[in-house]
Amino acid sequence: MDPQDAEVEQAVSTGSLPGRERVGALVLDAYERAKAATGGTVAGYIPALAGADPELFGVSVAGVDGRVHAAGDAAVPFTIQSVSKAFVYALVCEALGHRAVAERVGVDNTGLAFDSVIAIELNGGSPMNPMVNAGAIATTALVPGSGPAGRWEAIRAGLSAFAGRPLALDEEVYDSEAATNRRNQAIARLLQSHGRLDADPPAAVDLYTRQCALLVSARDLAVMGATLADGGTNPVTGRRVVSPEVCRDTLAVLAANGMYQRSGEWLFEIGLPAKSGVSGGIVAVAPGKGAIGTFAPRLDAAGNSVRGRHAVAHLSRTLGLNLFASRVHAAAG
Ligand SMILES: NC(=O)CC[C@H](N)C(=O)O
Repeated sequence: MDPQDAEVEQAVSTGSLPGRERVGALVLDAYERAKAATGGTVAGYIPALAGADPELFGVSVAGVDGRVHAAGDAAVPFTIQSVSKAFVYALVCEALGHRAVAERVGVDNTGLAFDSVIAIELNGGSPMNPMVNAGAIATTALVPGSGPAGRWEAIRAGLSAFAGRPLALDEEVYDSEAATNRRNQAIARLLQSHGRLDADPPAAVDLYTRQCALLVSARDLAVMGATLADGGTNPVTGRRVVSPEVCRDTLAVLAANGMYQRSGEWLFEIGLPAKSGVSGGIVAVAPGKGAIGTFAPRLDAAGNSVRGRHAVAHLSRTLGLNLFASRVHAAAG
């Protein structure tokens, strides 16, 4: 066996990432290979996102030891969009507990697109899970705080604690989505009509639209994910954000729903809980080891970043992160 493969094999069996140099080389390798993927299209339904540079591409890995690796455009800011759903869900679980949020929002996949209306009707008014728009709006409506400003501050401060630095709002993207998000407005009204929304629908959608417009980088996503991998303590700042139980619950929900109707295929091929967003971000988490953050705006039909998927697949394989694999596998199959 190649000595470098032996190092990864050794790391996998001890439940950690390989050494710094090896991880750095594999991040660069994943970046170079995934850059060759040119499929997919930039999301156009939010006007301010339609003009994103399709060539941007960044990859980052953060370990639970606090080491962060990056390649390409890993420091370029973009709006977090649906990746926020994972972290707002964790904050709400921390505040309200395992049972209350599961009963209110659910944990099962819809098998339908992230902005599906019919999924609500087919399921008796249930928002189904916190990773689709209906469930995310219902989850955001549960964020505690005094008034809209207090709840917004709780979300901004909570996501900043995950990232380990203060996150700012992209006013242009927020304004653009707030002016055009009639479908999300309709979803919130529909949930209300079924008695499944704990807030005024326009207020809940406004808060959700704001959380989606927070600016992050691929590096931030890696650190945010590594906080979930580390049982809720940010490995860079050393600050506790949520409990280990909340991380466990959040990662289970990500595994089932984080990549929408493609979550099963993603788990089958890549084997990690992950969350994607329509601006092109992906966070993938290896519990107890670390996380991968990627950014590349071109998306597949389900709304998942094409280059991001390639990069995460490669890193999952070469770092031996697949949760279902008992040893490192060189290729799919
Ligand atoms: N998939 C996504 O990233 C969707 C987020 C976006 N803000 C929306 O609600 O449509």
